[in-house]
Amino acid sequence: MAEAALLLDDITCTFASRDDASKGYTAVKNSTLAIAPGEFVSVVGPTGCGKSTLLNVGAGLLEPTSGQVKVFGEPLKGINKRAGYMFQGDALLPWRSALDNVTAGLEFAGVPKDEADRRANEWLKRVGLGGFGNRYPHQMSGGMRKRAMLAQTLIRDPDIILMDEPFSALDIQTRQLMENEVLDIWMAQRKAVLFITHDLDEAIAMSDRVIVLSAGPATHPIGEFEIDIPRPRDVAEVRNDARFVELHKAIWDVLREEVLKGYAQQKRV
Ligand SMILES: Nc1ncnc2c1ncn2[C@@H]1O[C@H](COP(=O)(O)OP(=O)(O)OP(=O)(O)O)[C@@H](O)[C@H]1O
Repeated sequence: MAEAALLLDDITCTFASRDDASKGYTAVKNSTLAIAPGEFVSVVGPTGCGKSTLLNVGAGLLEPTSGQVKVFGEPLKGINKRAGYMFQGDALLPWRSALDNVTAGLEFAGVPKDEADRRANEWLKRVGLGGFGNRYPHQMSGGMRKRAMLAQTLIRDPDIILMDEPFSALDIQTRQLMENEVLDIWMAQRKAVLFITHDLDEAIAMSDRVIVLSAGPATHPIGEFEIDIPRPRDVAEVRNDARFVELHKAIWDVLREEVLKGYAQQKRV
């Protein structure tokens, strides 16, 4: 692979154990994961296995216990400034309008208000919120809030986009609309994407490559699948594609056992 946009190299993350601080819990162990510039990679794995931990390491929000992160070949120190993040929960500031939420990152970066507003209005249009810039988060539906968050993430034009189950709270129709919108934007801009999801269908429909993680502790990649389905794809229609069905079966064969292990572990906790 040419130089990776994001390389997680031999990452191990050990957290202090809740019950016994001297013991520690190794959530992720010796995990290596590389995303090429312009590549869309999804990571799937059982609940609690360490997906968010890996994403936080890539974002520079969590320092690994061992291993190294490289961003376009440069060792990462502190926050990953070339990445934009979109997390599961609501990240909008309730006291700011949609427009002012979208401009927030630019304002912190010192972009003049006029310029920030102009760019935010363009992004609001691109995500289907043209004309809704003056709405406050409580005046928007869950889908509208997600669109605003997407604009908020993309307006800074990050080279790497990190998404942690961004649409899991949405109903299936809104979710598919959002997924298609993300794919349209990604097709036009081709940024490196690391997409975390529980949903194997979503992972296959969106990605160039799907990486399967083992159940924890000591989570690591145990399978990697090229998604050789032509683009552009419609996330709803692609599910009927014969190759989609074949890939789904192959990945599920690897994932199934890990999901069962992960479930058994959660029941024990
Ligand atoms: N700061 C922390 N301190 C202690 N343990 C942690 C910390 N962060 C995560 N963990 C533990 O590490 C493991 C992996 O957590 P993580 O959130 O990365 O999993 P996940 O795969 O993203 O979960 P989910 O699928 O439920 O979103 C879990 O057992 C979690 O309890």
